[in-house]
This record gives sequence, structure tokens and C-alpha cells, in this order.
Amino acid sequence: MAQWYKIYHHLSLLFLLFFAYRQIKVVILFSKFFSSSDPRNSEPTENEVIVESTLAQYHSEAFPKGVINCCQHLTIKESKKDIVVKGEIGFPCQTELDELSHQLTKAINKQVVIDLTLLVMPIKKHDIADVKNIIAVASGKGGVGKSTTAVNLAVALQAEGARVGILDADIYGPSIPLMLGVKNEKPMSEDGKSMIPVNGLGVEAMSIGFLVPDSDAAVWRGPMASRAFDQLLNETRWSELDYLIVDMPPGTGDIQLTLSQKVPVCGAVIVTTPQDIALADANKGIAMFDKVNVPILGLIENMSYHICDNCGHQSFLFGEQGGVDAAKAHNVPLLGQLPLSLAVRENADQGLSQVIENSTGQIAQQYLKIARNLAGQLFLTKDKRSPDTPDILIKEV
Ligand SMILES: Nc1ncnc2c1ncn2[C@@H]1O[C@H](COP(=O)(O)OP(=O)(O)OP(=O)(O)O)[C@@H](O)[C@H]1O
Repeated sequence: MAQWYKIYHHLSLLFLLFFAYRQIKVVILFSKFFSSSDPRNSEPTENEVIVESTLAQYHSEAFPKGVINCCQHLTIKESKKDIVVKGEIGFPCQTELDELSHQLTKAINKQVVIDLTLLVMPIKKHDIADVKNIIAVASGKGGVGKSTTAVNLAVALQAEGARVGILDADIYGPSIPLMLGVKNEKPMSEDGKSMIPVNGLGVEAMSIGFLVPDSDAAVWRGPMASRAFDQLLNETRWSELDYLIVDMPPGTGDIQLTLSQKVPVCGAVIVTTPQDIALADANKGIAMFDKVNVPILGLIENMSYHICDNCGHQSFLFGEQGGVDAAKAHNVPLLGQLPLSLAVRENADQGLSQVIENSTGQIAQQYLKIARNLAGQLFLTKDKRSPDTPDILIKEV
């Protein structure tokens, strides 16, 4: 009997221990759940609500649908010192975000920091290593300022936070080395097979102008020029670029058509002046990209107006509104208008850029706006994370 009692006693002790262990586990689980809960589960502060609704309602050319719609993993947290907005953004727009945080800081009277990490996604699959997106800058007509615009656009995209390269596709008249101030540099090679691009104004660059004297390339026949371009395109070792800008040769002939098929661009930008003759050629450029199914991201009107240094009078040397009308007619965005300016011309000749030389000036601000509009347009129309991408709802029937 005593033996049975002992067994019974041990069993009930074991049961009690097991029960206690289960209870402890449940308590641990609960405490874990609560300690890992999102601090935002608590009510947002008044200031956090103001910041959130301002970001949601803010509209500009680059943000036609508000800032929040273009962000992922957004958190807004107020501390004693400041209000910090964190998360990811899909296109470069740092200067606009800085201005927005400045305005919010003034309105709320407390430091607002908008600290969004840029994450550009590749739009189109291709074989060019370490390049996310390739954008062609083209013009139907020579001399409208395509290369000048391409260089300033590359510098502006970089100032907005992106990693940028520029490929000079104009084998017969390369001007990128001069405009980036690296005319006498040569690309290096570590393996004897690929070339490391030259860095000018903070932008990685590759051009036939680095490899042979201009006079040599100018007399090359078509196949030779084409082989040289293939080499530049496929044998350059870019370093993790968000955007590679391709400065296309002017015109809409066979060379340009072949290039626009050969380069895996995710979109093209057309540079034009407001002059009728340039616009007629810009139309041809748009038609050429349509033919090869390359989307037009927008039009840039260069030399739109001139402001007199002495009296400040604005004159429209090449006509008025031409680019605006052409953009409307083709249903493409007008990304921006640039003045005919002595500073732009002098900078181009000296390998400088207004975006760096006078970053708060009117011309730099125009280039920065065009850069944001361009990258924003690519994000809005082609990125899976865009608010314009329809949500697919799968319903059981
Ligand atoms: N907004 C501007 N204001 C003043 N000068 C400009 C402007 N844009 C370009 N230029 C000048 O116009 C000339 C032609 O510019 P650029 O070489 O960029 O044109 P392009 O269209 O690329 O020409 P190409 O047909 O030779 O490729 C250059 O001297 C350049 O400095």
C-alpha cells in the first residue's frame, strides 16, 4: 500500500511540475508578444499626424500622387528632440525632400527629419552588368543642346541621390569628355578585358573620345563605328549604377534606329528647342522610339527663353510654347524648360555644371527639377511599387 502511495505521490508531483512549466511558457510567450509590439501601436502624436497628412497630401510635378504613395516601410516617430520620417523611396528626389522637411520644421516649430533610403528598382531586364536602368537622351536635330542637357541631367540625378553613369553614343562627335572636364583622361583596365569608366563631376563616363583622337573616329565606316560602340556598351565595368544615361547621336537615321534597338533602354527623353524646325525633328525622334517600342519619358525644351543680363527682359529667341504644344500633341510630359544662358555654354566648354557651380541658382534648380520629374516619371509609369500600378485582386468564383 505504501508503495502505491509513493507512486501516486510522485506522479502528482510530476503533473504539478508539468503544469507549472506550461504556465511559465505561456507567460513568457505573452511577455514576448507585448515587448515586440510596434511602438506605433500606441496612439500617434498630434505632430506625427500633421507630418503624415502633409506628406500624403503634398503634390508636385514629381509627386502627383503625394509622397507617401511613393514610399515603402514608412515610420514617423516623434521624440523630445525631433520628428523623424524613415522608410524607402523609389526614385531620387533628395533636394525636394530637404525642402519639404524645412517647410514642415517651420510650420510645426520642431525639427522634422525626412530620412528616406533611395531604392531604385530595375525596370527592364538586360545584360549590362551593374546597371539598373538605361535612359536614352536623344534629339531629332543636331545642335539643340542634347549633350549639354544629358551631362547636366546626369549631375542633377546624382545631386538628388542616385548613382549615375553616362555613355557617349556619339562615335563621330563625342563631346562628353570635354563637358565633364576629363578630356585628357583614359579609362583604366585591371583585367585587360574590361574598362573602368572615367569619373568626371562625380559621374562615371565612357566615350570613344577617351580611346582614340576625334579625327580618327570621324573617318570610320559604319561597321567599325558600330563595333566600337558595342565595345563601349558591353566592356565597361560600371559600379552599381541606378541610371546609365546614353547620349545618343543626333538625328533619326539608320544609325540612331539601330542604336535604339541595340541599347536596352527602359525609356527615352527628347531634347528640343521651341523652334518649328527642331520640333518637326523631335516628332521624328518620338516616332523612331515608338517604332522600337521604347517609351518616351518626356520632352525637355532647351533654349526656351533668354533673360537679358542688363535689364532682365525675357525674350523668346526660338519661339514660344513650341515644346509645350509638342508634348501635348504627343501626350508625353514636358519635363522642364531651360533658358539660353551664357553660364550654361561657358560651363559646358570648361567641363563644369551649373548644378555644382551655382546649386541654388535658377538654372541648377531647373536641371534638378527635370531630373526628379524624369526619374519620377519612370517610377510612376513603370515601377511595380508605383501607386499607378493597378492592384490585382484574385477572386474565387
Ligand atoms: N541652354 C543653353 N544655353 C546656352 N548654350 C547652350 C545651351 N545648351 C547648349 N548650349 C550650347 O550649344 C552648343 C551645342 O550644344 P550640344 O553640343 O549640347 O548640342 P547637341 O544637340 O548635343 O549637338 P550635337 O548635334 O553636336 O550632338 C554648345 O556650344 C553648348 O554649350
